[in-house]
Amino acid sequence: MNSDRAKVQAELDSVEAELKVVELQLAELLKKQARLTSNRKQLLRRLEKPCDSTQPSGSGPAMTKQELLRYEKDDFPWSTELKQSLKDVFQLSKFRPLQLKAINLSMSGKDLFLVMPTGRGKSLCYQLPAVCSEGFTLVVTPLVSLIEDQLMYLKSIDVEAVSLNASSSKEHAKMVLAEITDTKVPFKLLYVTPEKIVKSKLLMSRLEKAYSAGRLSRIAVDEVHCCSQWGHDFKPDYKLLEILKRQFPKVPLLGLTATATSSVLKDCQKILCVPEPITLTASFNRTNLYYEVRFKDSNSDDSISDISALIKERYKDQSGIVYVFSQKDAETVSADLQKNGVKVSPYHANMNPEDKSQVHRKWATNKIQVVVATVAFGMGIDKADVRFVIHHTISKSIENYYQESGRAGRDDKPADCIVYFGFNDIFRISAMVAMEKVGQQKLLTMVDYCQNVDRCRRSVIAVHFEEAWDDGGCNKMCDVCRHGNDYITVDITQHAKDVVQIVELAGSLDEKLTPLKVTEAWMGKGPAKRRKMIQTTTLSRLEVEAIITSLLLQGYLGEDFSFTPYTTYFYLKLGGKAPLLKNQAHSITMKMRRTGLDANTVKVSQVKTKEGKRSGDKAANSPVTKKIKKDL
Ligand SMILES: Nc1ncnc2c1ncn2[C@@H]1O[C@H](COP(=O)(O)OP(=O)(O)OP(=O)(O)O)[C@@H](O)[C@H]1O
Ligand SMILES: [Mg+2]
Ligand SMILES: [Zn+2]
Repeated sequence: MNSDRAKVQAELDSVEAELKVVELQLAELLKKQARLTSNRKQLLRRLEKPCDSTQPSGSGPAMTKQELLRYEKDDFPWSTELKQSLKDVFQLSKFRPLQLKAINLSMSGKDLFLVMPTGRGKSLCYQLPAVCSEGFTLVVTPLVSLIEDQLMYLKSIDVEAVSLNASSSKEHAKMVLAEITDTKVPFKLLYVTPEKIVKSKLLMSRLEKAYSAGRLSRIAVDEVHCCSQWGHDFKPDYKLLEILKRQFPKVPLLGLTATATSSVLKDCQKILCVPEPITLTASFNRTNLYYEVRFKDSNSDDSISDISALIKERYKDQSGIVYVFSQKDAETVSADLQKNGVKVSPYHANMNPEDKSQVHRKWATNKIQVVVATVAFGMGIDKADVRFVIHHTISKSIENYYQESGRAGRDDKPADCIVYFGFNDIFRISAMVAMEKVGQQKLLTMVDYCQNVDRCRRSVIAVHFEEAWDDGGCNKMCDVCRHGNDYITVDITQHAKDVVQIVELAGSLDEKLTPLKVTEAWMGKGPAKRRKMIQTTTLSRLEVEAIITSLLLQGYLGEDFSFTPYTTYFYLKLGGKAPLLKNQAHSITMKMRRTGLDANTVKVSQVKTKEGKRSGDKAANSPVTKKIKKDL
């Protein structure tokens, strides 16, 4: 009787385990269904409104594509003056894509959101209308340094502009506040930081007077994505800018950003109380930029000598930026590069303002070749001839990467964007973004961009920004396209089981393992007691790290944190999909670049399917390549 019960119990356990697997599969299928449905919707929409994906798209409530076309013309009452001022004041010969349309829409009094890649010339879209309109334009900008750059530029072309911000002197503020209500306002643009709008009642009351007198002609909110917590650069004061439309409902508002997904934009519209703006989105494809990912080997990180060689040889006498993770890294990487004979200076938020602007100036005037910077060297960096942006550490999201790397090649000439991808860096950043809403999710999109070997890097960026992508749009201007089909699909099911077993075992012993500990345990470096209970591997460190990263990306492993007042610790735990491994029929694959795979690796990794032919390109740079190749 008892043994009967035990048998039934065992069967019940097995059925329950199987049910759990089915539930997970169902959840997976539902996710897939949602993805496909949304994909189908997008494709249907494209069929209904055929448009060239590389062309800017426009959308708006009461405006059809046909009507929008009208704004690309130059027969408006203001057109002659626009053309004249473009040449005489801004000393530019022609508009870049989307500028004229945006300017005409704004001149017609429409609320507008303009999404245009970094460095494409968004500022002109409010500066030129400001010059060609009565009254003045209010420009909200997040940083004082950005305001200073703009004022300097406008002064150089004789456009009157003033600013109010935390560093304005009392006398200056008094003068500007008085001028706002002058019947003949002596400036065309008033730059303010959002906290001024939110905190200065006096400024608001002056603006209201100017508004009633019809002299507040336009409002521009630069870096508008800062409104949304879903964006990559949320700034709390931006969230309170609803006051602008509430107090000045008749003034056209222009929101500008280089990076915003449609959901971030929707959020911004809601926050700013702009119910039905027209949205113009320029293509994200920067055709002159070459994108490449190189792998950092945790065993022998020679990224510094690699970067030094690049700068001294390939980029000899050319200007560039090396982005690093932390202030400390800025100092050490800068010192290391200097030792290797490269003219560099560090730049980070903790430096005093004079030192920062000195570095910026020296770099802008080519007295130093490279700035080794944290993200503090960011908004407003507008040097046209930056030939390379190298990331010594990955960015915390694709948005950040796009923006940071986008500082290269603003003059439309070829430039390189290279990122060094290291396993340990994932977790350094992970710990940093642990408190951010969707921080982890965004980081994984960046990791996916780096780990990817089979999709054009441009297509990954385009898909991220919800832009329809045409595969011919890269022209071999990324390392993946250059390598062609030089990758293989590897079955990693058994590896996944081994790794999951290590994490599971730790869990049952109430132990938490850092990614480094999991790596070492799997490579047989842990305590002897554990070694006996797990399946260790002979794969190389780089392969082990690539597989663990892939398991993290695919949801077989997950992330866990613990916080102390001083630091955040990062551990690996079982991911939501780990139970699927109990199903014998379940298999997991990952794609790896083939060049550099040695015979042994292929055997151990159980190649399942082979795709494509060896391209013959020896400059491969693969997660399974033992050493980073010097692709000079
Ligand atoms: N029509 C044009 N022709 C040539 N150069 C232009 C044109 N419009 C703008 N520029 C130049 O492009 C550079 C970048 O412009 P701007 O600073 O407005 O970029 P942005 O889109 O605001 O970028 P970010 O997102 O980094 O702020 C400037 O040096 C500007 O003078
Ligand atoms: Mg700008
Ligand atoms: Zn490509």
